[in-house]
Parts: sequence; structure tokens; C-alpha cells
Amino acid sequence: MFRTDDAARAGDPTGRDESGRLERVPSSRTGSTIARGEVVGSATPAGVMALLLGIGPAAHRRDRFRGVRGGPRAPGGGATMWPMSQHRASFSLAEIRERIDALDADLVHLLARREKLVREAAGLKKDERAVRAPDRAERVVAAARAEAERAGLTPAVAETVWRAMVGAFIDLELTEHRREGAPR
Ligand SMILES: O=C(O)C(=O)C[C@]1(C(=O)O)C=C[C@@H](O)C=C1
Repeated sequence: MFRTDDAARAGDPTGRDESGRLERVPSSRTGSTIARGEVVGSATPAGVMALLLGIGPAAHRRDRFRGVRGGPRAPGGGATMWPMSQHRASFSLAEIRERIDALDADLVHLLARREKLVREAAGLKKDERAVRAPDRAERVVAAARAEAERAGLTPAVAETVWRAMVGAFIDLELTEHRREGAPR
């Protein structure tokens, strides 16, 4: 059993090991899953019980991070604000960097999926203006800002990242387009 607040879905589980059944179960459904008698392995119930009881390494680590994520809202509703002293030393820098590296790996996989779609979109565009699609690019950035608000990501960070990302994909689309000699 693995517990996370910030997983990015890459697909259904595949490694079976000794498991009879592999499934992603939101923690909100943990109780009913147990009640239906669907949790039968030995390691899984131990993890589920620790989660429900709020004990064990997973819960402990989550609580320590909760102070960082659930802090008071900044004026304007953006990022949470905690004095550094309140969340320093909860985790070592090495632990935090390990988590950052794992998230970065997830992001790379998500971006690879995005690139496939962008390439497909490029194939359907007839000229350079259609590739650049500035109105669409602005809508993409605005949507990222709005989603950032909901997710607790600083909107200005989201905007900077998305502009850089869309810019990179526009360059990729233009290169592909020119290489394929599409009419323009
Ligand atoms: O939506 C498109 O048309 C795309 O090609 C995708 C995308 C993007 O990366 O989001 C890329 C180029 C355009 O400027 C607009 C958006």
C-alpha cells in the first residue's frame, strides 16, 4: 500500500507480485472497501489501518507536511504563508529533494503525453498562424492560472511555467511543420 496526496495518474497498476488484485482506491473509499471484505492481503490491511487510525510513517509524514500546505491563505487567496521557521526542520533537505525529484519524474511523463497530443494537433494545422494559435495559447495559460488557484499553486508561477511550456511546444510544432513541408 502506498499513500500520497499528490500522485499523477500514469495508468492502472501493472506489477502483480503476490497480489490477487491491484486497484487504486481513493482514501475516501477505504472504509467501504474494507466493509465489503475486499481488502484481504496481509500487508494492505496493515497500511489501511495505519491510514485510518492516523498512525504510522505515512500519516506521520502527512501531518508534518500538512502545516506547510494548509497554512493561512495569503491576501488575494494565493499561496499559503508560513514563516520558514514553522516548516523548516520537519523534513531534511535531502528528503524534500527526493520528493521534488519524484514529482519531476511524474511531470516529465505527463509532458511526454502532452507532447504526443501536441504533435497530433500540429499535424492537423495548415499554416504557421494555426500552429501558433495565440488565442488558444492565452486560453491555455488562463486555464492553468485558474486551476492553480484551486490547487494551491501560486498563479504567477503557473503562468510563467505554462508560457514557457507552450512556447516550447510551439517551437516543436513549427519545426515539425517545416520538416513535413506542410503548405502555408
Ligand atoms: O491547442 C493547440 O492548438 C496546440 O497546438 C497546443 C498548444 C499548447 O501547447 O497548449 C500549442 C500551441 C498553440 O499555441 C496552442 C496550444
